[in-house]
Amino acid sequence: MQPRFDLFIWSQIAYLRGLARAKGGNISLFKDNKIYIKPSGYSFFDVLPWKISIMDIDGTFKNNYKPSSEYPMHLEIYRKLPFVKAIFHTHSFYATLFAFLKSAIPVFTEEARIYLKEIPLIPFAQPGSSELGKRVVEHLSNDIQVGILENHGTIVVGKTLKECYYLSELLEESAKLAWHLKLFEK
Ligand SMILES: C[C@H](O)[C@@H](O)[C@@H](O)C(=O)COP(=O)(O)O
Repeated sequence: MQPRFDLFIWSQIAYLRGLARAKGGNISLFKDNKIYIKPSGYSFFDVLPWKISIMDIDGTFKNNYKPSSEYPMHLEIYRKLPFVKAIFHTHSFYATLFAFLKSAIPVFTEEARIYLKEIPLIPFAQPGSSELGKRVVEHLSNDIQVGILENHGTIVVGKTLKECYYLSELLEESAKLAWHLKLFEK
């Protein structure tokens, strides 16, 4: 599939399914040595095929749409984790709740145990910094592909945008379940 179309489709789905709201979060795809990334200040819903920023892996870009302010984090992840070809960063509600509680999200369901294994809390670094990317790289791997960014939101990496989407959905579902179970704790 054309990378621009791929990014458009999965951004739309994430927005319409409520994983991304307002102008929060960003999404990117690494294909043929180019990074296709949401433009800064746009919502996932507005990632139209012709509004996508394209960057080289060295961070240079020349297009009409300024890349997401989180491009240093995306670059750092693609450089250091070569299996990663797609990235989702959202502020999905329940996962972000845990990010502000500064608590890793416990994993309960068999599905989450199989596909997520664990959901680490990644210590705070300034949004928009490559330091944030470095923290992500220290916590994610081929095995653990999702995490929550302290005081910020979620981070999910994968081989395709489709994979990132399903992992993001499962991450949010796990956070929602953990939150509701917490309410029953004595
Ligand atoms: C400070 C921003 O909200 C930050 O969290 C960023 O990650 C974000 O969600 C949207 O920024 P861009 O529109 O520049 O991708």
